[in-house]
Amino acid sequence: MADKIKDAKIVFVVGGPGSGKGTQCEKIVAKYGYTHLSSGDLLRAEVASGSERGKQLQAIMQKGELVPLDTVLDMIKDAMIAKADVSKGYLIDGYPREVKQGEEFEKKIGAPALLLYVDAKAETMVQRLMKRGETSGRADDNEETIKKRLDLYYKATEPVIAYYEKRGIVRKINSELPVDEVFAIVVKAIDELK
Ligand SMILES: Nc1nc2c(ncn2[C@@H]2O[C@H](COP(=O)(O)OP(=O)(O)OP(=O)(O)O)[C@@H](O)[C@H]2O)c(=O)[nH]1
Ligand SMILES: Nc1ccn([C@@H]2O[C@H](COP(=O)(O)OP(=O)(O)O)[C@@H](O)[C@H]2O)c(=O)n1
Ligand SMILES: [Mg+2]
Repeated sequence: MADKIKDAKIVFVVGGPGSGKGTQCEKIVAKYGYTHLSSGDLLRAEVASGSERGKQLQAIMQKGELVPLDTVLDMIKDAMIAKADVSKGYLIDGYPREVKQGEEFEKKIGAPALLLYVDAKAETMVQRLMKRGETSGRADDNEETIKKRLDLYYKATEPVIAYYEKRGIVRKINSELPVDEVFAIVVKAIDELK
């Protein structure tokens, strides 16, 4: 099973909260048929299941902190294996959140071929999340938690980008532009993979 995954293309999608990772991933799925795995969505599904583990996760996410590394990685790995027969590639959205998460992913699953760095200004991200919060029902789309998620992003996640830049696989995407213009840049980066 793990062998099958090794042959598939793995794309990390990294960017601040509300930068537009999920929006671009949806468009990539429509055009390229990749499998989209949002680590945040996987965690929210566990919370929604009402399990004991979900309750613990909910408390951490509501504070804007990171859940234990093994929890997220196991969820991603299981979801990848479930799609191994049909997947042309994987979009791993919102992961790695810290360099250690990237290292563990590579040990247990495989190396990414590309890292899409979805970049927007802090001000833009806050605005988008406050707007999304009006309808998203996400417990972490509130002013206080957004601030914590942003702080953690700059502290823990930005170093991830520097780490993969050394390998030459980072493509920076300016997500201040309208969605379709952002996607045009994304398409170029993905087409380079072929
Ligand atoms: N103007 C503009 N708005 C965008 C763009 N991308 C996303 N948005 C809006 O910004 C909000 C957040 O976008 P998401 O795609 O959910 O962001 P995300 O990076 O997945 O955020 P998290 O799930 O919090 O990690 C959404 O409500 C989108 O409508 C963009 O390229 N341009
Ligand atoms: N790899 C990950 C992904 C998400 N999470 C948790 O899940 C929350 C929501 O993740 P998300 O990717 O949907 O949203 P953003 O924080 O990027 O806006 C984060 O704030 C973390 O608490 C995590 O701990 N580790
Ligand atoms: Mg998202």
